[in-house]
Amino acid sequence: METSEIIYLEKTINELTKAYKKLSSNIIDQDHNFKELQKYMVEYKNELDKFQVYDYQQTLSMIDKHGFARVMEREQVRKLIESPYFGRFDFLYHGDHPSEAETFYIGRFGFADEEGTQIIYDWRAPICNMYYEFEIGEAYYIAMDQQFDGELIKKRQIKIENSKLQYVLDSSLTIQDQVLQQTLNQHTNDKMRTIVTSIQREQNKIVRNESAYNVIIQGVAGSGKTAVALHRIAYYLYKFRDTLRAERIFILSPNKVFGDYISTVLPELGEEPIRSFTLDELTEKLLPAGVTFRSFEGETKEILSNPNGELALRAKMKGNYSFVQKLQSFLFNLDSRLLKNENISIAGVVLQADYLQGRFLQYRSEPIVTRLELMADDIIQALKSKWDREGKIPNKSEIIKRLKKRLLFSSPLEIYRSFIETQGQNSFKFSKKHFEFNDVYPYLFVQFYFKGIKQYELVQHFVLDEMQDYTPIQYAVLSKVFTCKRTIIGDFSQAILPYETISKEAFGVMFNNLEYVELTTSYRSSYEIALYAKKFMHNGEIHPIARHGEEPKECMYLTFEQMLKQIHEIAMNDYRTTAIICKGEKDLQILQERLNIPFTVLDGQTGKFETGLVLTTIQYAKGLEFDVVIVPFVNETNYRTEFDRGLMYIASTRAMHELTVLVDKEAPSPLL
Ligand SMILES: Nc1ncnc2c1ncn2[C@@H]1O[C@H](COP(=O)(O)OP(=O)(O)OP(=O)(O)O)[C@@H](O)[C@H]1O
Repeated sequence: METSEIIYLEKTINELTKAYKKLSSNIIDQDHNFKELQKYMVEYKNELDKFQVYDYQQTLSMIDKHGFARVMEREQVRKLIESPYFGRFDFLYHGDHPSEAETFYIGRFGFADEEGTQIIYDWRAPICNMYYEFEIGEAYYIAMDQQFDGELIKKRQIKIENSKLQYVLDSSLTIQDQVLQQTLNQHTNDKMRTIVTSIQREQNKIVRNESAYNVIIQGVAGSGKTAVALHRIAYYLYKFRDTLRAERIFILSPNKVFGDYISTVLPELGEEPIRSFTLDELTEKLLPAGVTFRSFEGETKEILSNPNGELALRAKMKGNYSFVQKLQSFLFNLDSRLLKNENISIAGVVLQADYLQGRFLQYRSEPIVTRLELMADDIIQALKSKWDREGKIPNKSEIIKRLKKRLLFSSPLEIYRSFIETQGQNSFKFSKKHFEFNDVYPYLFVQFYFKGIKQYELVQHFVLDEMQDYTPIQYAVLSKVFTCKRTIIGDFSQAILPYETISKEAFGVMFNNLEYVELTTSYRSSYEIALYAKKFMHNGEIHPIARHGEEPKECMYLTFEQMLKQIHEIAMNDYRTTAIICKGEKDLQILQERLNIPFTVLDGQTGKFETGLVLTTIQYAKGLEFDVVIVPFVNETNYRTEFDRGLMYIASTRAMHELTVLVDKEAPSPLL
């Protein structure tokens, strides 16, 4: 190993250790000051006036805040002592002499010594873009709106563990190769890991993209979409640290356990954790108080168990973009008849129907309730100009009340009902106080039209995972609720609903300033598993990474007992995580009763991602990954249709290292 690297590491660790000690003594001092002041306040409680108490309290809170920041800083330094950096590159600025090439070490966080010399550069620093973006040769970076050209003359991957240099690899190519292979070969953890050391070029482009208002990432299973979205957040928090706050980022995730699974990535990157919400949690906040709804999760479960049932049909007709168009045009047409075409006489002055209609349409971009308010202002003005008698002009709220009485429908619910009835009697099932999920978002769209909707104005960035499970009408509402920048990720091949939902085309129509990116390399599964899964993919490309492992197995069984035995055998392995992924609830319950080894069930109630043996269904395994995956009950009933093919794709791509499909010998799935 090069001595220069050993020396640099020693120097770095020295500086870091110094900084660690300094921070520690600073923290102790702060703590001491805090306690002293607190003691003083208690002792002299009776002698301090309220202004002094206030002053001291402010000081205490400042010490506390300061102390907290120091603790966070020390934690970063501690992590850096373990592994200060993972790469190095040497850059020669154009015009400089070759001996003047500058060396940069890149790490999870930046670090400068006491003199202010930057010893480690944060991976998100502008200059570090070159590490991910360029190979040896011509390169440039942009900082403070200025482009700096030059040549990358060295690029190294460095592994440091427990402050010890493990290896140094010169890479002439991209960051592919051994390091990535090694990372991917590892067994799963109970939480998602950061990928800073091996972010690939196409991923890096998305992480650092600042131009698009809406970024849509379509990526094959295991292409790192979720990882990329989280690193993008970390990048934004770094780049826009003066204005962007972690608590103002909103992640909409498919289920609770997924939220837990991704929860450590940002803290690992030195950022505050970001709580994610499920669609059900968000929906509860959007609907008026007292209105309940069947959960998205519950409804999806039922639709999956009966894809041709009535519920599925009701949901299906509201799933595609043409439904949004129908509702939009219904509301557009309603505009010209919602306010009855009648004159109104207020305080003896007759307001002509034409005039009222004109005002009503003039404010078309506003919700109905706001329109009436604006009209009331206009009417008061008009009345004032015509007022020639003694007496009082009615006040605004009285006028609004009069106008409201002239509305054909008096609530969003009435409007929605009249619309949905035009779609056929079997198209809906709701009461005043309770909705099926498939009616919730169309209703909220009407609510927006009628009186507006709760907007998350403080949210600065909106992230949505598993985009293919959302329908255009849901996007139409969500885009009104979250008007900030958005990162939307998913895979059209991993649809969990058996009908058309959002499509690339619909995104194009519904969102302006949109950048659509595709990721086709799969990093999660071994080459053999990814290739096997490819046959279940509807369309599109999947490029497996060349990390080899065992061929997936299709094991036949004749009886349930035989299948159970196979499961037991496979589950006894040395990996950290094994998942038995059933198609639906029914199969899960059968196994739950009959499995004879310790396992945990992962479903809608699960809030924590557990290692060990997990029994789950495709619906809940989405987005997650396991070392070993077993897909049981692969028979002609379960896996038959084109939709089932997609489910097989989801299930098999959850596997990183081993995949076994248990096939009913007498009635095998025709999809195999
Ligand atoms: N550049 C990379 N370096 C190392 N590991 C990576 C890289 N990109 C992705 N991975 C790993 O690949 C796995 C899949 O990533 P992730 O879950 O983000 O993919 P996804 O596209 O969201 O998958 P899915 O759609 O199947 O849920 C993770 O273990 C992630 O850490």
